[in-house]
Amino acid sequence: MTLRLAVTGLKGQVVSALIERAPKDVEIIALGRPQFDLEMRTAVLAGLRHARCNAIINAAAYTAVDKAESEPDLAMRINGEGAGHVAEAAAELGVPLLHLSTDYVFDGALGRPYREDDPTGPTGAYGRSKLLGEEKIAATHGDHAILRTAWVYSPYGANFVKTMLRLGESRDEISVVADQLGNPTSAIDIADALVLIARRLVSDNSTSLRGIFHLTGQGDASWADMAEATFAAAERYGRKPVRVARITTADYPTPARRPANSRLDNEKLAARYGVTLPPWRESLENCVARLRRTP
Ligand SMILES: NC(=O)C1=CN([C@@H]2O[C@H](COP(=O)(O)OP(=O)(O)OC[C@H]3O[C@@H](n4cnc5c(N)ncnc54)[C@H](OP(=O)(O)O)[C@@H]3O)[C@@H](O)[C@H]2O)C=CC1
Ligand SMILES: Cc1cn([C@H]2C[C@H](O)[C@@H](COP(=O)(O)OP(=O)(O)O[C@H]3O[C@@H](C)C(=O)[C@@H](O)[C@H]3O)O2)c(=O)[nH]c1=O
Ligand SMILES: [Mg+2]
Repeated sequence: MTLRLAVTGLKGQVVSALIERAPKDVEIIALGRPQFDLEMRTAVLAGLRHARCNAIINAAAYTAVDKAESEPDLAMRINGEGAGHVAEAAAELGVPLLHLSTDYVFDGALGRPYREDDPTGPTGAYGRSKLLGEEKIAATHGDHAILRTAWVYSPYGANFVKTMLRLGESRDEISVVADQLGNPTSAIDIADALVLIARRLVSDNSTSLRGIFHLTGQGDASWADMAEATFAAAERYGRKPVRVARITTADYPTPARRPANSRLDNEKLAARYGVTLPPWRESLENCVARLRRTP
């Protein structure tokens, strides 16, 4: 049987990766603006009804972390209320909802990787809006898997790896914060995991497959580590060397405060689903290789 997955967003990193990676028996129905806007409850309900899907993946979001500080209400409407509208549709249609959330729901003060049931405490408007989305979903539709991922990069959309490669074209050295720790995660790897998780949710109604799960690349990094690995890989594909100056958060002021430690423990996903993503350096190498092949 063909699995029909309705995905929110048209050009985002995760939706693009899903379109690329979907196996033959999986159909991706991408829904996005202007026709399908998460802010518009009736459009969300109508669009998802029309999709005739077996499961819904909510991959659209307001993702501009710094900008969210100056338009927090918009972030709340899209990431909070909007996620609630998608959950309402999933409940009405009786299909499982896979929802992407973020490491930025945590404050970053913990001295170990965060587990799913550790207390949240977002430090910025984006994180608060994503936390509201989680809460709306949990309150609206029990048949859900909330996948918290982090530091997403890919050949698609806008992300840190592409920013580094762009900046590196005109500079020999780039200053990058070395005191924020997290887990770089490839959107391609997320897409593969989402397809697997969707199949399980559709065919197995066990409660152990429902709830919140952490889904990130294996291994920890600072943003400076990630930048160094990006430039090292780019050099192997013929680019000039770029040095990374390791700086502190205090040296790089931004509108949003970001968690110092937002590493996520993936043990629950491994135990319940048997899913583990590849080590981040391997997937990053693949991404840089692809970016270097395209002009
Ligand atoms: N990027 C990251 O580092 C991380 C992302 N996540 C989460 O993963 C998910 C996927 O992220 P990613 O693929 O990187 O996101 P992107 O920023 O690449 O894409 C976001 C998508 O959402 C769409 N969108 C934004 N607002 C609306 C709206 N009101 N109605 C409909 N569509 C809208 C955008 O469409 P348009 O083209 O119209 O703007 C775009 O297609 C999100 O939930 C995000 O919060 C979690 C952790 C890290
Ligand atoms: C561009 C740049 C950034 N930085 C710092 C700023 C910041 O602390 C860190 C990352 O910056 P970015 O703005 O690229 O990343 P940011 O927008 O914080 O990325 C986040 O996006 C949202 C959507 C998420 O959900 C998170 O998991 C995370 O991926 O690197 C430097 O130190 N030097 C630089 O040249
Ligand atoms: Mg950003």
